[in-house]
Amino acid sequence: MAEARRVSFRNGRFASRKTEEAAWRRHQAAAWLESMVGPFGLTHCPSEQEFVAALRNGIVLCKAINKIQPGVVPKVVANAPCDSQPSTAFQYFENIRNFLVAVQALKLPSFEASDLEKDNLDAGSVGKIADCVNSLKSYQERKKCSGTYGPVKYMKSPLAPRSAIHVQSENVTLGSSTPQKCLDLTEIDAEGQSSQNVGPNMEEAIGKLQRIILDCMISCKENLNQDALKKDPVTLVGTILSNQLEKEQFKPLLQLISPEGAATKNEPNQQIECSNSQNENRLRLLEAQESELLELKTMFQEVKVDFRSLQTQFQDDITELGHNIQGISKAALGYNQAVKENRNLYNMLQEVRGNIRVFCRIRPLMNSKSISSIEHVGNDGSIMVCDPYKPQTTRKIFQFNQIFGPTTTQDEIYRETQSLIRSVMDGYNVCILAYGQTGSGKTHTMCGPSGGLSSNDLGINYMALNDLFTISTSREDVKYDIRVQMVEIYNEQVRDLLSEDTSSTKFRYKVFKQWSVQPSRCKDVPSSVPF
Ligand SMILES: Nc1ncnc2c1ncn2[C@@H]1O[C@H](COP(=O)(O)OP(=O)(O)OP(=O)(O)O)[C@@H](O)[C@H]1O
Repeated sequence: MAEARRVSFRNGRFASRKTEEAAWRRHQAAAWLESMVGPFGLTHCPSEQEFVAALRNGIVLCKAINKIQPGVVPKVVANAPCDSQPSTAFQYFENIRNFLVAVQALKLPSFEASDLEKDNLDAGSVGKIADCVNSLKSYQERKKCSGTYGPVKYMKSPLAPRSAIHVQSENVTLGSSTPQKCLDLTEIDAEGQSSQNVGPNMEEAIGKLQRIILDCMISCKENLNQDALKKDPVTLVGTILSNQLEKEQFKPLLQLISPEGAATKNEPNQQIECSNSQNENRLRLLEAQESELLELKTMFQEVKVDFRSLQTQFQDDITELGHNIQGISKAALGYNQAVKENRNLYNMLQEVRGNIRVFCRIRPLMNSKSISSIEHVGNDGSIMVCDPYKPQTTRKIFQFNQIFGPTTTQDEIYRETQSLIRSVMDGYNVCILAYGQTGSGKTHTMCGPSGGLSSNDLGINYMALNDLFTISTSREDVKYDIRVQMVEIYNEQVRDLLSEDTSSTKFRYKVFKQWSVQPSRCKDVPSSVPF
């Protein structure tokens, strides 16, 4: 995330610098064109659109190149006066075409005519136009400096794409002398003013110089002694000139040739200023890149340190996690052993309590006029019954594991049975059997008075199934499969109570050794949802 932000920031800065650089090139080109042809309606810092729109008719470009190389574009189609017919786009295109021919003849970077016609400008084409104009500027400066139309080194932005500069020929080379060292004697008249006419002035100045030296030598020859004549010619001329040039009539000449003189100051200094400003721009660019590099280096170091600290932290966490897992696995092992022991103890207890337990539930009297046959219920599970009409002869005592009175609830009955349900889940076989004569309350106890429709008075069957599902859900390490069969045995007929086909619900039961109903005829219903 941080890296992406850094890359985006860097790209943003680079793009912004590139835009500034392009704007600077346009500004240079526009300023130079204005200096050549006068104001032509362009702002100081023109946008790409403004720049191209101002040059689109080619008039400014043709005028500028004609100033440098008079007559190189012989016919320039100018803006038509208001009252006459306006010039066509084709005529303007002629201007551009002629200008480009002239530029190519000068072996300067060029651009495509279509670059000026595009509605959707791209930075590359506008940059090419600006580069072309700036190369003309350099050419003109060069020409001013050397007084010739020699080869030129044109300006190019360091950020401009290489393709934007269209080098016409390998022959384009640097001049042998640098502009700063040139001494242009021809541009200064006697008052030290600049002149556009270079060639004739140069010849005139050399002629003057020759005449002066000649005059000096003639005037001095009488005064020369034999020692002076023995000197070499260069020293001799130097001596003569140093003596004579102090005189008043030679001062303009001294001013003319002196490196400190105004004549040598103006134009070369302009070139130096121009070159200095370019160098300053490049220096600023370099400094910016250098500071960006330093910034990147610092960021890289920070990321490296962060990465190392994260690596160490990660290793510590892994080690700690390993210790924790070891502890947990030990605890889990101990827990499993404890659970296993607990189950064994529990089932042993069930066996101690008796594998077969018989409970007696006394049904309440259905009729208030009825007389109870129960005479006594003991705390040890004994019960004494008799025929109320013949109590002396019919008294009998029975012994049970537990006796539940007529007011005992369904929950109290189930609580005594519940411990066996857990043994089922541990793999023990359990059977809960209700036995008694008709109307004694077997269905009431096993299914509940509502037959499972109400959750208030559920019988043992439903409550046992609920516990089976609860325990199977809580034991995640064991997968239980719970199935249900429900049959009725009546008058020696077995009826499958869960069969949907009522015609075939009855079948004769087959008694095996274990007293089980033949399973093939009975339907297993898989149960997956608790009641
Ligand atoms: N503990 C009890 N409390 C209240 N009513 C009871 C109780 N036990 C049985 N009854 C009632 O006695 C009647 C007969 O009970 P039930 O149908 O359960 O007997 P049964 O043994 O299933 O009879 P059968 O063998 O004929 O099916 C029912 O109306 C039932 O509501």
